[in-house]
Amino acid sequence: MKEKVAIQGLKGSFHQEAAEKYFGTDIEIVECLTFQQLVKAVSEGAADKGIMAIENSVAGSLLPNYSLLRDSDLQIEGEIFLRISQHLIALPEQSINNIREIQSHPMAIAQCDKFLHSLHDVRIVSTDDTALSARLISENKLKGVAAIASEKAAKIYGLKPIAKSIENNPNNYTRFVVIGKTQPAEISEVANKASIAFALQHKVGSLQKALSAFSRYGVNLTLLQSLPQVGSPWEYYFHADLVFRHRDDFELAISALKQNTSYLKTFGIYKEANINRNQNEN
Ligand SMILES: O=C(O)C(=O)C[C@]1(C(=O)O)C=C[C@@H](O)C=C1
Repeated sequence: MKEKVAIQGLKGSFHQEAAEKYFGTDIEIVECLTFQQLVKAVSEGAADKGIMAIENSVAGSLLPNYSLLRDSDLQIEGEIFLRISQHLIALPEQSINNIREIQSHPMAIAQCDKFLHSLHDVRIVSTDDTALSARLISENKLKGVAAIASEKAAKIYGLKPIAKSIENNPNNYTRFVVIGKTQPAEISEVANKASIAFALQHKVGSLQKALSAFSRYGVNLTLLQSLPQVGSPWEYYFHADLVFRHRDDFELAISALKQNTSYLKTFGIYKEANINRNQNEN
């Protein structure tokens, strides 16, 4: 039986591309319109695994996804980077001069805001997904409307690119995490990266002490993201990604960190992906 992989969005979305790059094309895609539905699909067994965008090199982090992971029992078992090339796509007879409305996922809109600011009299509309925007234009034959989406979405939904590679910077990458209910044993043998969240007491130097636990054991911090603790104004969760050489170094750093934290959760220990060569190709 094919592995069921939940994605946020429809076929033709960047999540589908990431899922196929990580698992190969012989999978069953479970389309979820929201990230909440994606977490539910994996938690309740409607899908075996999920692929979730977590940060983008131009537009920044998808902040609500950190909280979704923190509140779930799911494990991160891998990651994948995808080069994101955004195109403005519309019905075949349209040109940029006809366009009065542009629809897309908010992260895609943020990645292209320089291009969008250069346009006049165009309404920008946020939708759930790049591919959904393309499908709606195609199904409803919407003239004067374009979507920001991939070349693949243009092909699937019979649309034409009217402006190509409109992202602010060509170094536009999205990092996706691979989530599941349990951590596969074979992954922990090759693991050199972990995603954690911690909270600290409001004391002078507590963040500095926490960070020094990492440097003491040669653990490299590749991400530090603070998020509000809802219900405790001005208190924060710190989400961190850590890269280590030996599992023992990570364990020692975590033991040292624990001495100062009021909350600590490990989301998963997995193999770091290379931005050009992804995990399964290593
Ligand atoms: O709308 C899509 O195609 C998605 O897969 C979503 C998403 C995101 O959530 O960041 C994924 C990658 C791109 O950075 C833009 C949008």
